[in-house]
Amino acid sequence: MSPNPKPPTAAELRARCSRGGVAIAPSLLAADFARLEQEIRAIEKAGATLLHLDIMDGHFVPNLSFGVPVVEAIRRTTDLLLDVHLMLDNPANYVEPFRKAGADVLTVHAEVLDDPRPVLDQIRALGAAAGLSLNPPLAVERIEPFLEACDLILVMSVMPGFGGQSFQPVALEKLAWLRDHSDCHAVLEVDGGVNAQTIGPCAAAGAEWLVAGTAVFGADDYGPRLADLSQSAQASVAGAQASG
Ligand SMILES: O=C(CO)[C@@H](O)[C@H](O)COP(=O)(O)O
Repeated sequence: MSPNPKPPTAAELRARCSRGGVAIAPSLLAADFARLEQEIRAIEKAGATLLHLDIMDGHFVPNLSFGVPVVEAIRRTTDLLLDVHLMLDNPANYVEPFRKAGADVLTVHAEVLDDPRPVLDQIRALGAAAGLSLNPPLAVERIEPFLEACDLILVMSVMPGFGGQSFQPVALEKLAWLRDHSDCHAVLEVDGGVNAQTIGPCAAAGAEWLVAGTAVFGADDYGPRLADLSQSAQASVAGAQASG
């Protein structure tokens, strides 16, 4: 990897990963960690275009997941876009190691940054796309001053830390607000409780990348599950566009 490649724009992220306006982002947290390489091969074969990787510090969220060496090993295993979600109190300390490990998108949390612009700029300077995330309790207006510094915005529809939680509909209002905001050109992503029932409303509200852990890795066959989720999301986008 060259030291400072140009970071991908939101349009380039869409061109690389979205199909029919959407992409399913399988969350590796729900994979079988004892069979990680086989799980990644299976998800590639199923047609995924990206992988969502949750990095937890046990402080910002009450759980631990995996760190830089595991991301580096995943990078050696796949060419899929690596969408790395930093659930960390001090993301500025970690963006460089995760970028060096192969992250393509690095997302930090608005809750831990009074002004996220320096770290978003740092991510872009490292050649990755810059993402900003907000948890369900944070008002979306809080990130309004930073919209133009973001290549991706990750709207959490659960409190982060664990897979398998129920979708919180407050995410839908935030997605629609972001979709309709003239300063927002970022890819809109939603994460938590996304499944066959909730994916349609998310896509209709503007979510383009839909993170799904349990709904993907809980399936017997990932190919049909990814296709079904993607089809539901695309149908909702088409329906929302047709109704104006
Ligand atoms: O960030 C997180 C959890 O903190 C998510 O990425 C989950 O991994 C999604 O899991 P499901 O809700 O789809 O099971």
